[in-house]
Formats: sequence, C-alpha cells, structure tokens
Amino acid sequence: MTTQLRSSRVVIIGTGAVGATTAYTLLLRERVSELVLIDANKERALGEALDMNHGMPFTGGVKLWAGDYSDCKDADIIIIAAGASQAPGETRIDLLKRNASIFDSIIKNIVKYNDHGIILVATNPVDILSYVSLKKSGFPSNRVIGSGTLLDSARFRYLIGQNKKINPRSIHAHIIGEHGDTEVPLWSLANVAGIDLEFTEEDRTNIFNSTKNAAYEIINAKGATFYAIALALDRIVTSILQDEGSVLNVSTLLNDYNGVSDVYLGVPSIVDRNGVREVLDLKLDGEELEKFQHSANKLKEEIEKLEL
Ligand SMILES: NC(=O)C1=CN([C@@H]2O[C@H](COP(=O)(O)OP(=O)(O)OC[C@H]3O[C@@H](n4cnc5c(N)ncnc54)[C@H](O)[C@@H]3O)[C@@H](O)[C@H]2O)C=CC1
Ligand SMILES: CC(=O)C(=O)O
Repeated sequence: MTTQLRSSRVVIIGTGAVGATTAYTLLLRERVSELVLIDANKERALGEALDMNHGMPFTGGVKLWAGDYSDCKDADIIIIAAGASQAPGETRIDLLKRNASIFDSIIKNIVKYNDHGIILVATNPVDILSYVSLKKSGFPSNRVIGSGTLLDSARFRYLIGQNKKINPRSIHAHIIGEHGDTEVPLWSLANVAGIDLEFTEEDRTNIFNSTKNAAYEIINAKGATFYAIALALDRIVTSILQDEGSVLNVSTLLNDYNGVSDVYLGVPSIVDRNGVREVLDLKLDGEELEKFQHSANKLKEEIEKLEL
C-alpha cells in the first residue's frame, strides 16, 4: 500500500545500513513528500541520495536529498540511526559509551533548528539513547520515541506464526522492556482472534531464544540487521504522519508504570500525530512483572554511569 496524505518531511541522521534502508523503505512506500539524508560521512549521504534519486523515474514523487542540520527546520520527524553497531559477540549495551558521546552533538544540532518535530531513535542501545535524547533536547517525552521492542515483537509474532502455521499479521503478541538481552515475552497475552495460544515449555524456550538472539544470529551471518528495523521505523513514521493512533511497542518514558519510573522501555503505546499519545495500562504480575522490573533496573544502572 502506498499512502502519502499531506506534505511531510523526514530527516534521517546516519545513512549506514539502517538509515539508508529506512530511507529506501519510506521512498518505495511513498510515505513522505521530502526525505533528507545526513551523515557525518557526507560522501556516504550524497552517494545514497544519488543512488536512490536515480530510481525516481520508477517510483513516486518523493523529493530526496543529502542535506545538513538546517534541513531539520521543517522536519516532522527526525530519525537517528547514526553511530556504532554491534560487532559479532557485542551486546547493544556495549555500544553505550561510543554512541552516547555522539548524541551530544547530534541532539544539539537538531534543536538548533527544530523545536516542534518528533525525534525517533533507532541507534543502540535504543532505550538509553532515547532517554539521553529526551534529557538533551528538552522536548516533551511524547515527542522523543525509541523504536523499542517493535522489532522484537515482530520477530516474536513471526516465530509464533511459524510454530502455529498462522500468518504473523494475525498473531497478537508482545515483547516489552529493553530492546536487548533483558527483554520480556508476554506469553499471557499471546492470542489469535482473542483466543489464547497454548505452547509447550520447549516451544516457548525456542521461540523466545530465537527472538532475543535474532540480532546476534543475523550479525554473525551478514554483519548487520537492517530490513526489518527499516519496516518497523516505516510503521512508526506512518502512524505518526497519518495520525493513526496505532498501538506499537515503542520505547517511551515511563512514569509509575508497573512500579517503574524515569526510564525508557518498550511498552504498548498509542502513536499518533503527537508522538506517543498514551501508554496502555498493562497490569503485569508474577514472573512478567519481575522480569520487566529487572529490565528497568538494568537500564537504570547504565544510565547512572552517564553524566546527563
Ligand atoms: N533499534 C533497533 O531495533 C536497531 C538498531 N540498530 C542500530 O542502528 C545503529 C546503526 O546501525 P547501522 O546502520 O548498521 O550502522 P552503520 O555503521 O552501517 O551506519 C552508521 C552510520 O552512522 C554514521 N555516523 C556516525 N557518527 C555520526 C554522527 N555523529 N553524525 C551523523 N552520522 C554519523 C556513520 O558515518 C555511518 O554511516 C547501530 O547503533 C545499530 O546497533 C540496528 C538495527 C536494529
Ligand atoms: C541490531 C539490533 O538491535 C536488532 O536487530 O535487533
């Protein structure tokens, strides 16, 4: 489906594997009227813009160029996909020091030109860097969003679909918490058409391990993950620009949510033109609550090490 309802500008900062694939996805689906590519490596952004522009005779009317931070002025959404990615064996948290240091100048440059847009963070560790973006931008929390566990939930739904031989679009299932090693599967909510899904203990273990370890597996195989995250970012962008009010497991600031406050984590949230309009009030208990709070505590420990 290609839908572009109004004039809109998306700026993508960091045009490596994730940023360029996201640009290409938005371009093919004609989600936006203007797409701006920014990278510390200007040649790279220029090359990606040229390559994509040469395909314009075969696509729609998206205007795309390699720009600079002044182009953030009219941006509705600024996606950040800049910075280091995991080498084989590295965790997302291992990237924190390196990527937090570049966020300082990236956020300063954005807010120099833009005070109204939505910052959408993909760079890892995405939950902590979304929190860093909130603190450094001074934007209200509804306008600083991380891609969160939307990708993990998609992987989870795909794997459950494989197990049950049902199209993943018909599977309702959620991963919440950190986009990373402490993420939490909500087996208690997994359903098809409102009917609970039953699993053997072995199936649960296999499905969750494959979900949690997906990035490690793909990075070992081909060096980076980028197609599914690009589709997840496209999903968030569309929900914002088309004012959909879709429920997406994005990373957002929590305030007394199942005993957790002042940290960004992936939870089911209503996303519309204002960004995160509302966080759905999931009442967790038992092991799911314990694991969710553990995920929050782990990220808080890491945030405390940063000078914010
Ligand atoms: N949130 C999620 O679900 C996912 C997040 N990621 C994360 O996305 C990030 C990017 O991954 P890749 O695109 O694979 O990396 P990449 O190495 O292919 O691209 C990173 C790009 O950032 C640019 N860059 C570095 N510092 C910059 C700065 N200060 N300003 C502007 N541009 C800068 C580099 O020149 C490079 O083009 C990583 O942190 C990765 O872990 C990747 C996949 C999924
Ligand atoms: C790299 C990463 O965060 C992912 O593919 O989940």
